[in-house]
Amino acid sequence: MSGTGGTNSGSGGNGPSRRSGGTGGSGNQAGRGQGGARRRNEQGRERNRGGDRQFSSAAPSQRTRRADPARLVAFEVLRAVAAEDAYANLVLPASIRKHALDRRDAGFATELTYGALRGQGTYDAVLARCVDRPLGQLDPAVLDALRIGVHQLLAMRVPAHAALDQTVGLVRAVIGAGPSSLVNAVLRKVTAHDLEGWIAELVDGMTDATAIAALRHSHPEWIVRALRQALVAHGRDVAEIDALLAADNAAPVVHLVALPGLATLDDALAEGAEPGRLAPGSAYYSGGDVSRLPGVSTGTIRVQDSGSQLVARALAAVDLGDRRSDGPEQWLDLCAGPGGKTALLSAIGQDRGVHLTANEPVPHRAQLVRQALRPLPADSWTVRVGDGRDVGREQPESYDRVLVDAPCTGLGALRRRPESRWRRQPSDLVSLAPLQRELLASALDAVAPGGVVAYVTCSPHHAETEAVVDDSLRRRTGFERLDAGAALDAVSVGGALDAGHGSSAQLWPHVHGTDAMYLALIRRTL
Ligand SMILES: C[S@@+](CC[C@H](N)C(=O)[O-])C[C@H]1O[C@@H](n2cnc3c(N)ncnc32)[C@H](O)[C@@H]1O
Repeated sequence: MSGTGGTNSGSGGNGPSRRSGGTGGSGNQAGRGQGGARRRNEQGRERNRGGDRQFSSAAPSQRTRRADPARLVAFEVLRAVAAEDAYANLVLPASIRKHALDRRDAGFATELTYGALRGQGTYDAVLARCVDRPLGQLDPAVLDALRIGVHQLLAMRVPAHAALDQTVGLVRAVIGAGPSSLVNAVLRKVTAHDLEGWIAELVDGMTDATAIAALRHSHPEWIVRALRQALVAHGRDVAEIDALLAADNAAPVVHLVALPGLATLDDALAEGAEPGRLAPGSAYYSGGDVSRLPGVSTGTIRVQDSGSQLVARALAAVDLGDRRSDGPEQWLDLCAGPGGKTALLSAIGQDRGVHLTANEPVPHRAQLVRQALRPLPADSWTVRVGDGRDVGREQPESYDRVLVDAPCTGLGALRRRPESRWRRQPSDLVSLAPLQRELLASALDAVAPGGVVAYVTCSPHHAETEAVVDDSLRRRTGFERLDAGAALDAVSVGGALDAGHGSSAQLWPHVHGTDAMYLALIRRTL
């Protein structure tokens, strides 16, 4: 499992470390020593492991009673995720602000938070060997603190004594003195092995490849099974599963897109962004706070995964040679919130005089769509707040291009949503299936003769991709599937994405460095 926590929220920084010594806490805490500096680097990692297996001789009760703010942030976020069903990527920035972390500590807190959440499966297996009772019998807050401790010990370059002292200090400060001895004793046991050593011990005697991969890469077994099936279904080697799962545990690089006709990436490139290797007009940025880049605050440069950019561009680029009408094209984005693909589509459509209708049923998400569209001329788009399932009946055969970016499990974007792999259940597939079919049916009703529908998910799961498209077309005549892989190639920078040929295309984190976006293109012929 990778030790990268990573962030799209842009922590990092280039200035000198502003603190030294201490017990591994963050710099805005009093009581730092001066010598033996242990600093957080630009990614927020603590370094200088000198004496890393030396533990404090002080009893837990005599050690620090203060919680290091960076670790406190990680703890707060893990608690909110577990107890309030919160999303880490939403809670984390607020907690970082609340505790006024500087860039380095924010980077440390981000890595700790995301790493502890992603690694939870492996870490709980380690903890189960070190705790003298079932983990379910521990106070959930203590368990979260232990996970934070394990991630520091096994996957971050935090000296062991600092990881121990600071985690025990956190527990004393925010949970109470009682559990600190237990946490101290358990984390000492964890230091018996490094991560590889623990994994070797845990998988010893196991024979089931799915279970081993799940444990090694900290994924639920049902997701490993589904991803293996998806690889095979798309003609890839099942042995890629390890690379795919490992990619889910790595921090995604921030991808940017300059909205065509409204911005260029020149300033971002001057600030250290690299030209995107897959999508035209895109860039990769790992230089920290992306909001300080010109264009990002005005919305003409947007953070958007290259996979999302490519599927939107592929839909816009399909040749509509059989289109019946002569006027400007009408486009529909049926599931638009929060508006990432909507903004790109609208920008692409400007020089063709396109009018885009963006539909989203959730009012606050519809508002985000309006914000995303703000840089585009107001008479070139409409936001419809409603159920996409009604559009086909209300406006049959009305649109030339329709995007169905369907609500899905998001199994292709696990690296961005660190807690979602534990929250998602196989039953989600069952409950999403009718909605996905009804939305695609509505889109097929709404598309005009000669027009095209793009069915997209950020999941490679068969049940929400191929199965939906096959079922939806089985009872219809007058539709044909286009070669989605060729359509992606046609809009990509190198022209050879290897996303599959035949009826559908699938992008992969471990191959393309994108979310696992699925694309099917369907043309109405009659
Ligand atoms: C995968 S997201 C779309 C992401 C978006 N296309 C983008 O690029 O930013 C799916 C969206 O579908 C919306 N949705 C859920 N139920 C819907 C329905 N019945 N009709 C239309 N949209 C729906 C969700 O609220 C969510 O905003």
